[in-house]
Amino acid sequence: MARLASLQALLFDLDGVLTPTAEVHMRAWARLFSEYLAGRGIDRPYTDEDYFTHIDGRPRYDGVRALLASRGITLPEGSPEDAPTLDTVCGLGNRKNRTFNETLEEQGVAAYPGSLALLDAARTAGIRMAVVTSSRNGTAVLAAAGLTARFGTVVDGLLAAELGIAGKPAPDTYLHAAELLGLPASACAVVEDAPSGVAAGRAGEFGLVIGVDRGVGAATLLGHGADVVVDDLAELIPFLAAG
Ligand SMILES: O=P(O)(O)OC[C@H]1O[C@@H](O)[C@H](O)[C@@H](O)[C@@H]1O
Repeated sequence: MARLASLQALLFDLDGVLTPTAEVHMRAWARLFSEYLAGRGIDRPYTDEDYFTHIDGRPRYDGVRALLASRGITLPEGSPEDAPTLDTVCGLGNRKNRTFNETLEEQGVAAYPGSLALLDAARTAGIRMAVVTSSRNGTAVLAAAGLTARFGTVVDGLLAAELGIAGKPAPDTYLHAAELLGLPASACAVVEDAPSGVAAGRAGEFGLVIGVDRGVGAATLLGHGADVVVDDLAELIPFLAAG
């Protein structure tokens, strides 16, 4: 963790790192796949373990494809414009997205207090910051949490799709953010709650890969390549270099 003081930027995942929206995603996926698998008569029901292994942190349609593959199901890809009623990879992903957006609208979202404290301390210390999220809802979640003005650099699922950049666990979205900041990966820390996200940080040879355990377990995050695991981002504040 002492290495943190020598780094110039923090690259944050969003859902589950800055905002508690990983939980909202997780429940929306559970609803989609519990209903879908039961409807197809598949006797291995969807579990939280499926979420962490196949879906957590990955781009929307990659998650759908991976979960279906785990049950030996192949569906036509369709397109991102597919109606949520269609049984295509994109249709199923959009069905889950409808649930996600309904919950977001009903409940709103507030950033984790510890994450806000770290953002404040990092700003004071002159550390550059960016958000790197697989989510196509990244901008909406940042806005709903009142975080938009804090980040000049955001790489989200829409930008990655537009530029043809591979999603997590590939390191490419994080590497793109470092490039936008004009920094080498070795000068940046990646902050992630998902196994696929820490794997992306490790694959990109970032200066430090910080896991935050929001439920998957410290051992899993360490096993996927985290250098260190915390329970709350405020734990990082004492390790920032003085500004
Ligand atoms: O469907 P969206 O909003 O594009 O999100 C894709 C993924 O984004 C990630 O940030 C979440 O960890 C996943 O749970 C989610 O599935």
